[in-house]
Amino acid sequence: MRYLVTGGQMKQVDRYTIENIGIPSLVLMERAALAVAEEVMKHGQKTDRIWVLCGNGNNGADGVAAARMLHLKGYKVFALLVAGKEKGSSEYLTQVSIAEHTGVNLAGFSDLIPGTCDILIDALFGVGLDREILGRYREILETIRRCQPKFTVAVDIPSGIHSDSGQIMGIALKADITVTFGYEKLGTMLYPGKEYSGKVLVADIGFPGESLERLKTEYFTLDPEDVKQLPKRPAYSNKGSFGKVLVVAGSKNMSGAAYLSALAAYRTGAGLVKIFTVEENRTILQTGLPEAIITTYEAGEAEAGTERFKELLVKQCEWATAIVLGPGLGQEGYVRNLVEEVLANAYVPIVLDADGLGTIASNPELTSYFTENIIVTPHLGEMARLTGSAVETIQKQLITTAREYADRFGITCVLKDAVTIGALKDQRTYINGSGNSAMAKAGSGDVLTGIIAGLLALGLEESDAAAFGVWLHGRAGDMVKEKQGEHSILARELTEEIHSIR
Ligand SMILES: NC(=O)C1=CN([C@@H]2O[C@H](COP(=O)(O)OP(=O)(O)OC[C@H]3O[C@@H](n4cnc5c(N)ncnc54)[C@H](O)[C@@H]3O)[C@@H](O)[C@H]2O)[C@@H](O)CC1
Ligand SMILES: [K+]
Repeated sequence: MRYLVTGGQMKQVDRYTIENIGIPSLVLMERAALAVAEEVMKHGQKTDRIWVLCGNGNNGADGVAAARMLHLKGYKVFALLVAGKEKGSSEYLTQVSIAEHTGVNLAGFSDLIPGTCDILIDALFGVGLDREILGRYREILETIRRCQPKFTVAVDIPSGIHSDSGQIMGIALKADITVTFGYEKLGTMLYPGKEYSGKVLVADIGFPGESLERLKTEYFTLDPEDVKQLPKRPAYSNKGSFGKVLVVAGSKNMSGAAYLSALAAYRTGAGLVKIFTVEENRTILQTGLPEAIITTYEAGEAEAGTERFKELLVKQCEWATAIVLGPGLGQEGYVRNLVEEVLANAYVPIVLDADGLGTIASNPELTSYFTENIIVTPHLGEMARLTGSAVETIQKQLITTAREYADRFGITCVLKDAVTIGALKDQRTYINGSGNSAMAKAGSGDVLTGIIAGLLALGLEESDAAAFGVWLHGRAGDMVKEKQGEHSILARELTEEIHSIR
């Protein structure tokens, strides 16, 4: 698990380290600049023309220091000091003075433009960017973009990307590599910032762990080594040891969603999976997934809410360790009854998705059944219906939207987008870094519900099941993409990679 920070949190880490621990700001900066210079040396030649675009804050100061290091190593480097000294931070003024004493080429912007640049070090704005870039700074960034540097290294975060939201503050510079300090910022994990950041390298510049721990940061991501935290299968066990997943899914002519969800639950490790669906799906599901138990109902009895239907449903809910509710249920009249009965009668974790969420959106009174063991997994369109906000608005504030919805009901909310957010009921917020656009395909979400339910069945609590489930799902997608490229992935193939990750 890796913590992520907002710009504000990063500043607090800086301040605490400097003021309470006593590591001088310039010492941190020296290590930061060295990390940048080393990265540039890995990618550049001494004959390359290197420009360092420097603002007059501490991000610019990092840039001036990196320029000095490269200069002393014999690189052809120009530090472009585009902001006046008057409002410069004290570290900036110190770095400029050191640079003057060491003979670094210091240039004003107009001294070099038009010119050519092989490598650009972008140190105009870091986490201090707090408003739209306008006027002269905008012109500077536009001009730099026109110079088309062959390789760009961003210092801490690409200039123009907001460190909390990943949004472009008017204009931003795209980097091939971002060397960030201490902890990765939310802004390089979230689109469009993620795309602008290129490869993100986190440099350890000496912040002690307590500088972050005391903030109780709630943002985190998972990496491949974290898979070790998933429960192992004990040798002395039987199928009952691994939990039972009930998949309440599928409708007439819609059996695929139930199949994918059930298959994914099995592949993730559930001991038993039962599909509760309409009678019409019995044969096809029994043939497609003979490992699953199939129990069926008639749409008519569900619609009428007969005693037999209720009893049958209550029995299924009692049987289950975890429930998937919603994939492929459709929008027939009986679906509301079905969703209500499951929500009212289940005392185990429920992963609520797709038509289950659609039912909630059309019948908001059903949220009165929400308890802390509910995990909702909406995509942006579903979230828009649930909250009444526009998709475009949600997209710009994924974390806030997911967090607000989760907190409103005390549940876990997995908001699915290119970067999926898990607003966990334990107040942590998971930002997913696995997965790729090839997974934006029919059935992919059904697989995710099955994976999360499979993890719940293995005994993970809701927050961990949601975070690990999203990560595993994306990781499986990355592995399928590696094997067969990005166009031909089928949702069921995601389930075939789960074994190689775990
Ligand atoms: N000792 C420290 O504090 C360390 C700081 N570090 C660097 O310091 C950076 C943060 O430095 P600062 O807090 O000085 O801030 P920045 O250098 O990111 O920004 C400088 C100033 O630009 C101004 N500004 C913001 N948005 C603007 C806009 N749209 N148009 C024009 N001006 C704008 C703000 O007043 C801000 O203070 C980090 O990103 C990192 O690179 C690192 O050297 C690590 C150590
Ligand atoms: K920068």
